[in-house]
Amino acid sequence: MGGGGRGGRSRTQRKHFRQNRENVWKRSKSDPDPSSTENNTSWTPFATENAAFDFYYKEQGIVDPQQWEQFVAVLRTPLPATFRINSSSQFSDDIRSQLEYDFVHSLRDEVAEGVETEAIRPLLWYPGNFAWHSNFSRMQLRKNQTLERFHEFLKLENEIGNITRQEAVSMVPPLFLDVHSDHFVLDMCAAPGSKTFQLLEIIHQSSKAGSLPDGMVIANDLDVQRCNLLIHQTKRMCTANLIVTNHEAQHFPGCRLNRNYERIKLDHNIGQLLFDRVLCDVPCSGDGTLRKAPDLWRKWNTGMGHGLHSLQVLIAMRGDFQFCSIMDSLVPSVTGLAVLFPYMDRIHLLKIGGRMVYSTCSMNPIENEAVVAEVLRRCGGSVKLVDVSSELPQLIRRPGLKKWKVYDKGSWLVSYNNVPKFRRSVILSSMFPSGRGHHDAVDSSCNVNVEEVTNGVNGNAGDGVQPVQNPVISESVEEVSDFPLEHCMRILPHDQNTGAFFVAVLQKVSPLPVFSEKTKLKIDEQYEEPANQSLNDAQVQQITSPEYAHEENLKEASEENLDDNEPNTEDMEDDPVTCEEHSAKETHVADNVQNITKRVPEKRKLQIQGKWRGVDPVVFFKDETIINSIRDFYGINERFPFNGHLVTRNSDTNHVKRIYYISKSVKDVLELNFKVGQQLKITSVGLKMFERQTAREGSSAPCAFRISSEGLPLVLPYITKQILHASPADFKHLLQNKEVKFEDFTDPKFGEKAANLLPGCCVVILSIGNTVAVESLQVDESTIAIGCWKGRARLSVMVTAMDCQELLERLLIRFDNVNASAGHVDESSNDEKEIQPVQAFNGKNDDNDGGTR
Ligand SMILES: C[S@@+](CC[C@H](N)C(=O)[O-])C[C@H]1O[C@@H](n2cnc3c(N)ncnc32)[C@H](O)[C@@H]1O
Repeated sequence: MGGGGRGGRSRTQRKHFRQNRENVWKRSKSDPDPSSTENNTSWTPFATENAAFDFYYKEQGIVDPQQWEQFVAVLRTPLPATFRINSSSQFSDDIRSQLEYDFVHSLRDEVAEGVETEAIRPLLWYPGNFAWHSNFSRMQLRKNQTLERFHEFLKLENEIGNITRQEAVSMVPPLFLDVHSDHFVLDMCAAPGSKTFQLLEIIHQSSKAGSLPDGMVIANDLDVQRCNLLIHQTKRMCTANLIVTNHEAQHFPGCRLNRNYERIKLDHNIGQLLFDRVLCDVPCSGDGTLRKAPDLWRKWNTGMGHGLHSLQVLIAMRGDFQFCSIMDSLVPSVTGLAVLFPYMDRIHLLKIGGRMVYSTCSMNPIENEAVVAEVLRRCGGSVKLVDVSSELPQLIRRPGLKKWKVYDKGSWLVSYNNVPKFRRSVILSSMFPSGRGHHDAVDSSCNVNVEEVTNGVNGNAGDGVQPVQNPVISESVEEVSDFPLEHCMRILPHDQNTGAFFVAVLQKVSPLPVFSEKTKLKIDEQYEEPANQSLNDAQVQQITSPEYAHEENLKEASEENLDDNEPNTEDMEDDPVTCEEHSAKETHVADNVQNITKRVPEKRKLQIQGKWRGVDPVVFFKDETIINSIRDFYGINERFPFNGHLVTRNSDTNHVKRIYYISKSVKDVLELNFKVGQQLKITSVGLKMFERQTAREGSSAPCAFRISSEGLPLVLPYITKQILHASPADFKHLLQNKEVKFEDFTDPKFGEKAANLLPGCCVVILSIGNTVAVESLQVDESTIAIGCWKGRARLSVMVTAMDCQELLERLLIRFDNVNASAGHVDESSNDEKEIQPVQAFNGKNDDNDGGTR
């Protein structure tokens, strides 16, 4: 659901929240056995009544009256759990099909033995059938003993990054973004990151193992704790093409090079952050998630939607386009951007031709169609609503509404003209289908009747305030939007047994019209940011801050963010990626940053020196001595570029513990970010590639850095030294025992070769076949490799226990297959053969250092 996330809750509140949530779904005696696969929807929960909800949505006409009963019946039953199997090319076909086999059969065999009904089936509309729909709710999966093994299987695969549990409808927005592997994508409200994960999968889908796609994703979220959740989630993807930022989306920095800035030829001519695709999965009232968050039934009221509307407009406007001061427009940038775009085009975040998807998990037209209509209105034809009815034809969706009403203080309002003056700070003209303000609304003398409306619901007006004493004047003619809002998509629970979602696809088709400052102010005058975005307070929101979002991008590196967005470092300390080496923090800035300082305008200096408080600096790692020692030790081929691709989070290069690898696209963005005074507040970037390691035995290794499990798949095709090829028996031996003495390996030659390696990190590749490992074995997509540590007397695995377990399970079947076709080894290969891209085993979480400390 949307809103402020968990950040504001105390521990007691959270406990209460959890208990409450579990009670709501507690089974009554008359409920059928939840392990029954026959009909999931027959498990009826209680406490799912909210008459105000029924009253509101019936009147809004979101479903035909004859379908109402079916709609609410489904909405009041628990949501079946749905899953996605990672579809990025990091998973070879045989691993994927085995996963699918395990996934489907562990559930079918365990639960549905002899039952005809399918316990799990593919979601037919999801490309490649990578998504699955189960017949069990999340709670059932967690609590039902019959499902225990399957649940364990899911937890393990989820932790590894192979399978993600995600609501079916939540998977929809990224699919309509039409992302290509070379796209720059911005996910504006990204935490906890399920859609970011999908976007990364798409970006990585067609890239060959050992290479990186040209595109990248910036995943942003306002809530720093949720950002950490996102970092944890996306870590499972092992990507070098992701930057995680922590900004208010409506103020997301444009990173535009100052027009006076010395023109520097950047690759790709990046002179400003521009995106091919923007996902605006905005905070919302979340009533589309009622099936999985039943506590919302108690809380729901119409004020929730009202309180979020203006924030949603501001976020969508930032993603899609942004007005700039006319003065700024008159002076074109001298950067590459000016070459790409005409002067007057001031779109900041979306390229011409770029797509933006706006989505919510709410059914409320005030948060959906009204927001989209306002965006279109502001764009004056430069942005169009895309008809995507031919895309994903198997996904059942309904057209967006063209007309709706606004409910406030016990009255239905059909036009802004009816809004009493004292409510005009809360009920905005853009909430109505025409979007007309009180200046340009139709003459209120025509078609007006006086109507007092009460919803008759437990004396509650449904918007969190008491019904007004005085009748409200309402026009009788409902407004109808001029925009083709039928192109928006409404996904409703009873159509395909899902949650509810709203999705609109927008495309920028031409440069935006230039607005004068006066016009802009007139348009924006009622758009003020809610000071408090908490859902609980939505109905009593205070609007205190002046409209400033549209000016924000003109400001220099947003000093205000230094105060507003100070992260909670306590939370960040849990995550080594975000809080590396806090002790050494910001004692001095790295060379590259200092160089930049000399070149940027004076007023950016404060920002650069202080940077973002509580966030480790991002520093390009250029220490030649260390880089050369790593290259030499592992024999890393020159074809694998290091220059400009290595970063650390510590400006003191003598104390660097982790070195991250970044794609070229991320490198370009970081370079731009330095040039504009580090406007981006980066909480996480890059793929952990090398980590400082000292041997437990006290002996020092020639190279101080080991290869991390996350980074191994990428660099493996380029490594020429410190490699061992193990027979399945020895590979299994290693995984099972974690540490094996050289003389204890089944194959004595293998033990000998291991003993002859230089002390330190090495890579062990599983040889296909059960014969003695052949050093020159040709590696291919299905090759599996793990990082190990060569000590004085033994080899130690540097993969977590969980990863070992997962790999062992996966390999059991493979070992069986290998036994069946014994001797199937390509012995024709020779030592000179160039190493081919490899599917290395991806131990994503290698905080466990195996046998080393
Ligand atoms: C609907 S959730 C996003 C879910 C996410 N896209 C996913 O698929 O996992 C909305 C998110 O917006 C964040 N948020 C709220 N206000 C924001 C703002 N002004 N700027 C950026 N993010 C915001 C919340 O912290 C929350 O994580």
